[in-house]
Amino acid sequence: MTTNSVISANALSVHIDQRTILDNLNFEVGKGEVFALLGGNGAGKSTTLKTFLGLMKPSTGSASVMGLSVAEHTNEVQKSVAYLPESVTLYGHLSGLENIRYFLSVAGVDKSDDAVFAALRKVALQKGAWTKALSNYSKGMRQKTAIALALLRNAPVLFLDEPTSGLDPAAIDEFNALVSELAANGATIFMVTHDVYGACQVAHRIVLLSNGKLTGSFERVGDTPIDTEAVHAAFAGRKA
Ligand SMILES: Nc1ncnc2c1ncn2[C@@H]1O[C@H](COP(=O)(O)OP(=O)(O)OP(=O)(O)O)[C@@H](O)[C@H]1O
Repeated sequence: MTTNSVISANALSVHIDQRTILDNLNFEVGKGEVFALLGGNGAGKSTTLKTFLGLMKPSTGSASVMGLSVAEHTNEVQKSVAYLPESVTLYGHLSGLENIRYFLSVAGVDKSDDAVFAALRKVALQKGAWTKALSNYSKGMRQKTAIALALLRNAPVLFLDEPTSGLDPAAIDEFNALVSELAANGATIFMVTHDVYGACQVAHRIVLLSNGKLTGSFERVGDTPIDTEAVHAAFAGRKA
């Protein structure tokens, strides 16, 4: 592990019913990095995410977060990570504000109203929506609420599952800007996605996953986004 490595996979393999689902994954994600694991259907993205969230155990090797093996220190790791599932699991009958207050109390985090309002302003959720039932929110608005919650929990590590699927282009841009800002403020962000364009816009590093194996890696140089065409070509298995 390098000194600033926050997330690491070390010879991580998962076998289910004698099938190899993840095959000897090795990677490290540094503090403040936006890391995207890109793969097609059935590549093993969800399985990777589940092992980092402590919902599945590696068959061999390990998944670590902040230097702790997730399988051995599941509760401790779960306290320091925030997870945004593809469909945000907040309560539809409660408002954005009520959801945040409820989930903060479940997490044992005490925050003032001012802090909660500041987080909602930061994610740019329209003020008129704060007290409306979440069932009236768009997917983008639900994600903003979930990110505000993650901000208030001060989670240093965020795991995002297909964060831009179902968002319109303006919402994708807003979401990417927020993710970049969180990372610039020191959060470490791990996302799984099959969205080449979205990953190129926001990620510092993209790693390709295919049939449970890592097959390529692309790194951002300076402020220039990773080249979409090169990633797309590698993803599709051809030369750029
Ligand atoms: N509990 C399980 N039992 C058997 N096979 C499984 C199980 N979980 C996952 N798999 C298999 O492992 C492979 C990887 O699945 P995984 O859900 O991790 O892929 P994914 O990249 O997230 O795909 P998608 O983009 O379609 O969600 C698939 O072939 C899937 O059928």
